[in-house]
Amino acid sequence: MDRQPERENDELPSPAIISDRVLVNGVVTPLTLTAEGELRSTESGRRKSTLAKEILSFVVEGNKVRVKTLVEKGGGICCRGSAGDYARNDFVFEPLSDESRKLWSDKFHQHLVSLGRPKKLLVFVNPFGGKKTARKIFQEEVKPLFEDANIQLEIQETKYQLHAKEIVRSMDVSKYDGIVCVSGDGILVEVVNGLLEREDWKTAIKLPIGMVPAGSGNGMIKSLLEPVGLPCSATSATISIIRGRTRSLDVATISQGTTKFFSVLMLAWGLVADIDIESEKFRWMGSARFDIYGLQRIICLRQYHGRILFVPAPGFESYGQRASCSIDKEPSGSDKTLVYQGPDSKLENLDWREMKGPFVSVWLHNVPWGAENTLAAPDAKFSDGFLDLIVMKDCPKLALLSLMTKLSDGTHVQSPYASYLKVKAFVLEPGARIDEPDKEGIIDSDGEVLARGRKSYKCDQKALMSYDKLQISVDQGLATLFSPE
Ligand SMILES: Nc1ncnc2c1ncn2[C@@H]1O[C@H](COP(=O)(O)OP(=O)(O)OP(=O)(O)O)[C@@H](O)[C@H]1O
Repeated sequence: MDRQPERENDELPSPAIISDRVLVNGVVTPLTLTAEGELRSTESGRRKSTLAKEILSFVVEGNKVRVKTLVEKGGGICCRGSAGDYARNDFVFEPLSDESRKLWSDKFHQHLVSLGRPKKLLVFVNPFGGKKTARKIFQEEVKPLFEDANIQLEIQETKYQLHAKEIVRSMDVSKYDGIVCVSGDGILVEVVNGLLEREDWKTAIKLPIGMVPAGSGNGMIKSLLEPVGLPCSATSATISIIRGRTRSLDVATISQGTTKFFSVLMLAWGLVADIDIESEKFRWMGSARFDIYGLQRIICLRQYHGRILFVPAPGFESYGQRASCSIDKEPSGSDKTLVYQGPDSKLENLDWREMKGPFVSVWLHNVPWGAENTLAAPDAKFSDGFLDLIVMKDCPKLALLSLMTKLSDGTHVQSPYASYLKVKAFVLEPGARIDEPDKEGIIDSDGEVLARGRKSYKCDQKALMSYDKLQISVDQGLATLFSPE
C-alpha cells in the first residue's frame, strides 16, 4: 500500500522570515526559514519537510550557503514527534541570484542575532570527575557544537580541588556571557561558592552557569533536561547552553557561626550521608557502590539522636510540633561583610516547628534529581524559595530496602515512614548514634563533607564545620542556570 506523503506540520505554521526557491543538489527547491528557526522545504504549499530544527551558524562559500544545523536524531517518520536528541548536520544550498544570496545571508544573520545566544564562555573541564572522561566528552561532543555556533571559548582544565572556585573568585566576569562546567555537580558548587565570595557577588552571581554531564553525580543537569523529555547527554546539555535560555536557581546558605557554605543541591545527615560518603571505599565498584554499601548500611541500621527545626512552607504547617525554644539570632558577618552573607530574612521571627530524634535519615533537596538515577525530591522546584525535606525516623529494615528501590522514580516520598515537606529555613542539631553513643555521624552537602562527628568515617580529616548545630536559609532564585526552557 502506498504511504501518503508525510505532512510534518498539521499544527499552526510558524511565520516565515524568508521563503525562496533555491538549488539543493542541483534541484530547484522552495526553502523557508521560519520564525522558530527551522529550515523547511515546501512544495506546492502543501507537503512540508523539516530540513533542520535549529541553525547554529552559516557561511557563504562562493555561490553557495552552508548552514550548520541541528536535526532531530533518528528524525523521520518513525521518530517524528519525539523530543529526541539532536545531531549536527550541514545543509548546503545555492540561491538563484546574488540578491537572493545577500538576502539569505542578512536574514540568517538577523535571526541569529535576535536569539541573544552567549558569545563567549569560560569552560571548566574536570578531567578527574566521574569516569575521567570529561576531556574526551568535551573534545568530541561539546567543543565542535560550540565552534559551529561561533561561540568563543576560554577553556580551563581544573588541576586540583577548589581550583575552579579560586579562578571564579578573581576572574573578570564582564568578559563572559556564562560559565560552563563539563563535570559532575562538584564544579558547579565550586563556581557558585566562588561567585558568592566576590565583592561584586550581586552582579557576579547573575552570570549564567551551564552544566554538561561528565561526572558521577549529574543531578543538576538531569533535573534541567528530564522535565522537557531530553536525555541527560552532553549534546542536549550543550545545545541548551547554546540556545542561551536561562532560569533562576535557589541558593541555600548553610551557616555555623560565621562559617558559610552555599549549597545548590542537597544536604544529608544520617543514612543518605553515610552511604554517600562511606561508600567511597568501594569506588572501584562504580555506581554499584551505593547499592552494595546501602544494603550493608540498612542491615546494620544506625539511628541518630538529634533535633531538627524548620519553617514550613505554606500548606506544610502541620508537620512536627511547635518549636520548644526560640532560634538564636545569626551572628552578623564580622569583618567579611563584603561577600554574600545569606538571605536577609530574620529567622528568629519566623514560626518554627521541630522534630526530635531518633532519626534514620534527614535529607534536604533543592532540585528533583540527586543523581541521574535518583529522583530524590520529585516536587522540588528550581526557584520556589523552598527546600524539600525528606525525614525518615523509625522504619523497618524491609520497608527501607523497598524504599531504596523507589528512589529511581521518586515514590519513596509516599511511604508512611517518610515525611516529605517544603521548608523555608532549617536548623540541624546532630547528635550521637543510638547504638554506640560515643560515635557521631557525617553531614554532607552537595557531595562535600561539611562536618565529621566523633569516631565517624575519616574523622581525623579536616572539615569546614564542626559536627554541631547548623542553620540553613534559602535565597530565592539567587543564581542563574542555562536551561533548555
Ligand atoms: N585535577 C583534579 N584532581 C583532583 N580533583 C579535582 C581536579 N579537578 C577538580 N577536582 C575535584 O573533583 C571533585 C569532583 O568533581 P565533579 O563533580 O566534576 O565529579 P564527580 O565525579 O561528580 O564527583 P565525585 O567523583 O566526587 O562523585 C570536585 O570537588 C573538584 O574539586
